[in-house]
Amino acid sequence: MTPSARISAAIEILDDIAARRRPAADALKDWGLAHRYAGSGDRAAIASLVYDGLRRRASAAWVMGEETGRAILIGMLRLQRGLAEASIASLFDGARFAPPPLTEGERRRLQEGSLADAPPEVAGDAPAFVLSSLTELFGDALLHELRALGRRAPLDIRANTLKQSREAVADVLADLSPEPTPLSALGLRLPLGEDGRGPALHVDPVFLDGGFEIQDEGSQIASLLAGAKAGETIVDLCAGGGGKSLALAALTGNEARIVATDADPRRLAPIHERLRRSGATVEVRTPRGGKARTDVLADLDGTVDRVLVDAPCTGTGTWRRNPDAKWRLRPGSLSGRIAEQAEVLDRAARLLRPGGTLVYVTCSLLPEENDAAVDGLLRRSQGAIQAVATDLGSVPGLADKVRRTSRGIQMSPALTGTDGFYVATLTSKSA
Ligand SMILES: C[S@@+](CC[C@H](N)C(=O)[O-])C[C@H]1O[C@@H](n2cnc3c(N)ncnc32)[C@H](O)[C@@H]1O
Repeated sequence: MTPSARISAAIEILDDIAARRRPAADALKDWGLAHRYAGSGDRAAIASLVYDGLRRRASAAWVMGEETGRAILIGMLRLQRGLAEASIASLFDGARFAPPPLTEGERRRLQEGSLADAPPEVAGDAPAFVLSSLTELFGDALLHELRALGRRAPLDIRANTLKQSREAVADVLADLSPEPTPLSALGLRLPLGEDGRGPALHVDPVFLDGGFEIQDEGSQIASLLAGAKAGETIVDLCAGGGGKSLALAALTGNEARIVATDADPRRLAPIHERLRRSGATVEVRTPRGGKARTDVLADLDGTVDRVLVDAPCTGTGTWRRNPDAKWRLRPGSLSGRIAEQAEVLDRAARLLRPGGTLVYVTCSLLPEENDAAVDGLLRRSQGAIQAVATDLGSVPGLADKVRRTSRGIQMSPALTGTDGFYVATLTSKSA
């Protein structure tokens, strides 16, 4: 496909996403099924155009004065990809499969349109209803932070030190030009192609042999900050596909008893294959029996040294990776996540032995899901649980970069170059 034909496809898909209010991944998949002639390079380039369009949906529409797929794509090429009017015009040339030529009005918008008078939710491309929460966190740095959240995420991997050192993984992946991640001592960052596509790591022999995992540096740092130690009993209460369980097993050299579970058996399912690959020793407890299921952790109540709660959240910290999610976020989903967070925190607290540690993690930037969730647990525990400072010593350089909040620490793309992770540490009162 020509670059212009890819743009026509991206416009069609953006219109489909808006008209049917459907997830971008579904719209891209359907387009691919209906256009089987498009090769993998075409699909990747089209997906990249669509996701960049979603990253700049509000600001591009503001500059172009319209909210159509076409206007968003044109505005994005200017704002996100920095193309000059002439280059955009050469792509919109009206040839076969290309979008129709730029109109006079569109040319004028490209020359004169500006974000100077745009409100922050438009200039920063964020849903308006979370703006006051984000301002509470970021203050004057709001726009700078939102802009960083609108850029593409890097591709990070974590060396699985149960099998290979970071240096050894860097050596075998040398042709992909990996660089050490700035903060995590376990991570490598791989450059992306111009279309935003990374190398096909899932089929790399080193990956298949468990030498590394694909994991954002922020998630690696959250695992390091969990403070897991050999000999401890550790519960990963919201283990999902096991990203952090695997990291904890590697960090303790397989010398801790790690119990992983998740309320959703489907989310947990991939962990088995990942454990086989990585050589990590983790006890997986899968809830069974639908709604009437029994508590798979009941025998551990009051005995656990450390509980990691990688809580369900709105994922506002991962907008770089998933720009679609920001426009799909609704007040109702935020309140739903807040209720779930209270539930998992209460469950985690019951697991702790006296003097045990609870590490609360989200990939959200909203104080309602972070400090306020911790405050809620402290209140409900009536003094049985206390907040302590998170020890940042395991990540040299982190202390100078993170934002400290009243109960924890906050990472963000602008501050730490990672996804927006929040980490707080709590302890249960000693007997
Ligand atoms: C952020 S994801 C976990 C990601 C995972 N820890 C990782 O590193 O790959 C949050 C998980 O919490 C789970 N969850 C939601 N409510 C829960 C509950 N009450 N108890 C346990 N897990 C829950 C969700 O199913 C989801 O898999």
